[in-house]
Amino acid sequence: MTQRSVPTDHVILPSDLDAQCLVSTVTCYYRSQGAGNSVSRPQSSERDPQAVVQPNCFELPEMAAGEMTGLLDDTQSELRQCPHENPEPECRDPMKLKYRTIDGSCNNVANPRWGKSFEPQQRLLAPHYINGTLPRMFSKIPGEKLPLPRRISKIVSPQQNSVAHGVSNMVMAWGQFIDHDFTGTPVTKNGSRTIKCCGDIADELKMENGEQINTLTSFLDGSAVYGNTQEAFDELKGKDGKMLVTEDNMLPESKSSTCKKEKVGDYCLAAGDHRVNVFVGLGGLHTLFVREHNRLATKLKTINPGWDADKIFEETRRIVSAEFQHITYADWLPLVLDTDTLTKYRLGQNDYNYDPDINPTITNVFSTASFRFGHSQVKQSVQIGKRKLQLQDTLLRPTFTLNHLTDALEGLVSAPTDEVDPFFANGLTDHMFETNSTAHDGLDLVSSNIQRGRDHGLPPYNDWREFCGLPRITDFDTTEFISKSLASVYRHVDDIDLFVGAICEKHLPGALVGPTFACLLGKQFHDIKFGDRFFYETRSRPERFTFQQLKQIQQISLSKIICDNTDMVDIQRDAFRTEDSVSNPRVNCKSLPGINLDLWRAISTTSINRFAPSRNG
Ligand code: HEM
Ligand SMILES: [Ca+2]
Repeated sequence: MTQRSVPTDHVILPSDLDAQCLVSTVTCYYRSQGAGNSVSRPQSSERDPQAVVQPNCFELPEMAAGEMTGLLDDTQSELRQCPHENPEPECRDPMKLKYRTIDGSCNNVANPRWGKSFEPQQRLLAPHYINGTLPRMFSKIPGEKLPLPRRISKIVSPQQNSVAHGVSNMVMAWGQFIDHDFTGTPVTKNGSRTIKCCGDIADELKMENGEQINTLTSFLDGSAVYGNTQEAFDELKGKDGKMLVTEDNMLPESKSSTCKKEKVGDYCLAAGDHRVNVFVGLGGLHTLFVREHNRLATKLKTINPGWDADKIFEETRRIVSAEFQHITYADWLPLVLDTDTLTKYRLGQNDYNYDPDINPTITNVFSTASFRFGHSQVKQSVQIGKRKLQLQDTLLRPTFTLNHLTDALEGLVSAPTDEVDPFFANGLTDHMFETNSTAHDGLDLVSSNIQRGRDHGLPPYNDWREFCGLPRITDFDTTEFISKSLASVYRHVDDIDLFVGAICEKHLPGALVGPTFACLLGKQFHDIKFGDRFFYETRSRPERFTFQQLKQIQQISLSKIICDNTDMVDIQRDAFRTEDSVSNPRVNCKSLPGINLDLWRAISTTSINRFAPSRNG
C-alpha cells in the first residue's frame, strides 16, 4: 500500500473540533445494579483522577450540525422515560405468537423486551467510561490525552480509491439499508445529552452506567419499511394491507425531515427509518421494498379475495421480512465474511433452530464500530445514468431517488465498491453534508465514528482482539495492519480506537474485513438469527412457512426485486457482484425466478379481526 503524505494545509472544519460536541447521543444512565433486564451491566469503569477535566468541547450553534445532517430526530420526547420504566410488554395475544409485533416486543415470549425498539443496547465488554460518565479520553501513557479524532482521521484515512474487484457497490448500499433496519442510536439537538433514568439526585451522584438506546427493532424484520413503533407504522400504512405511496408510486412525504430540494416537486421522503434521505442508494432501496410490499399485497388479495386488510398486511410483511433475511444471509453476508467465520457462527442456509436463551439485542460495539465498516466502502463518485457525481453532491438530496430511481440502482449494481481499508471518500471525511463547495461546513464521518466510540465508552481495539480470541497487538509495526500510519498518531498500542484498528487490519482470505470485525459481525448476525423466533427458515409452528413456500423465498434475489419494481429490463443475476459474462451474466429480468404466490392460496381463510380498526387503513 502506498504511503500518503499527511496534509498540512487543510481548512479548519467543524470536524477539527471534538466531534462528540456536534451531535450528541442520548445516553441513559442507570444505577450500577438492577437496571434493565437484558443488558449486562458493567462491573467496573475506568477511573481517572483527572476526570474533572471536561472533554475538549466546542458547542456549535444549535442549528448548524443538526439541520445540516438531517440525522437528528425528535426522539427525545419519546425517550423522556427510562426504557426499563416502560411497562413490560404483554405477550398473551395469540397473534403475537404468529406474527411479529411492529416494535419487536414478544419475539422472545419469556423476555419480551429482547430486540424491542427503544431499549438499551447490549454490552459485550464493560464500558470504559471515566468515572462512569465521561468518554474515554486518556492515553495509557500517564498524563497524556488520546489524540483528537480529527487528527487520526486526517493521518490514517486520506482519500484514496481502492476497488474491491468483483464486488458491486450494492454491497455498500445494502449494508446501509439493513443497518437502518437494526441500529438507530438517537441523538439530541440541543446539547442535553443525557436522560437520567434512575432515581433521584442522590442516585445521580452514584450513577455508573451510561447506556445508549437502540430506537430500532434489533431483528432483521423489515422495520426499515414498516417503522419501529405503532405510531410510526400508523403514519406509513396505506389501504388494503398496503403501504402508503404517492400517485407516482414513490415514498410519501415526510413533514419532519430536513433535506435539500432541487426542483419543483421534490420533497423529503418518509420511510420506516428517518435517515432515508441521506443517500440515493438508501432512498432507492427503501422505495424498492415499499413497492415490493404493495406488489405482493395486491397479488395476495387476488389469490385470496376473502382475506381482510390485516391478513393481507401481515402475510405480505412476513414475506418481505423473509426476503430481507434471505438476501442478507444467503447472498450478502457470504461476500462480507469468510467461510470459516460463516461456519463458526452458523450463518449458512438451512441451519436454524430458535434458541430462546440468545438475546438478539444489538450490541453497542456493533452499532458504534463494527457495522460501520461499510463507511469505507463508500465511493467518492456516484454514477446515476450518464452522470458521474461527487458523493457530497448526492447526500440529503432525494431528487435522485424521486427522479432517477432505476438509473441510481443501475449505478450501484454496475460499479465495483471500495475496499474496507483506512482510506475513505473525502465526500465523507471533509465534505459530508456540506451546504456547498465553498461553505467549509462539511463534517467528517471517520472522526464521528472514532469520537462516538469513546462517547459510548467502547473499550479500545486491543481489548476487542482479546474478546475475539486474537492476540493483543504489542507493536505498531505488526504485520496485521496494512497501514503503518497508526504509530504517528497514537502513543500506545492500547490507545488505538476499535474502528481505526479494525479498518487497518489485513482482510481474512475471502472476506471484505479483517479478523476483529469478522468476529464482531459474525457474532451479531448469529444472535439476530438464532435469537429471532421468526427467522424465515424456522420449522416451528405457528411462525413457519410451509416447505414449498420456503423454497420459493429461497430462490428470490435482490436482482429480481429490482426487476419487479423498477424499469430495469435486464440485470446481472447477483446484484452484489459486478457483471461477468461467465460467472455473473446479465440476463433478461423475466428469466430470474420470483416467488410463486399461488402457494399462499387459502392457507387459511380466517381474517384477522383482532387489530384495531385503524389498522385497516
Ligand atoms: C453514503 C453513505 C453513508 C453515509 C453518508 C453515512 C453517514 C452516517 C452518519 C452521519 C452516521 C452518524 C455518525 C455519528 O454521529 O455517530 C452514520 C452512522 C452509522 N452508519 Fe453510516 N453512512 C453511510 C453508509 C453506511 C454504510 C454502507 C454502513 C454499513 C454497511 C453504515 C453503517 C452505519 C452504522 C451502523 C451507523 C450507526 C447507526 C446508529 O446506531 O445510529 N453506514 N452513518
Ligand atoms: Ca429491525
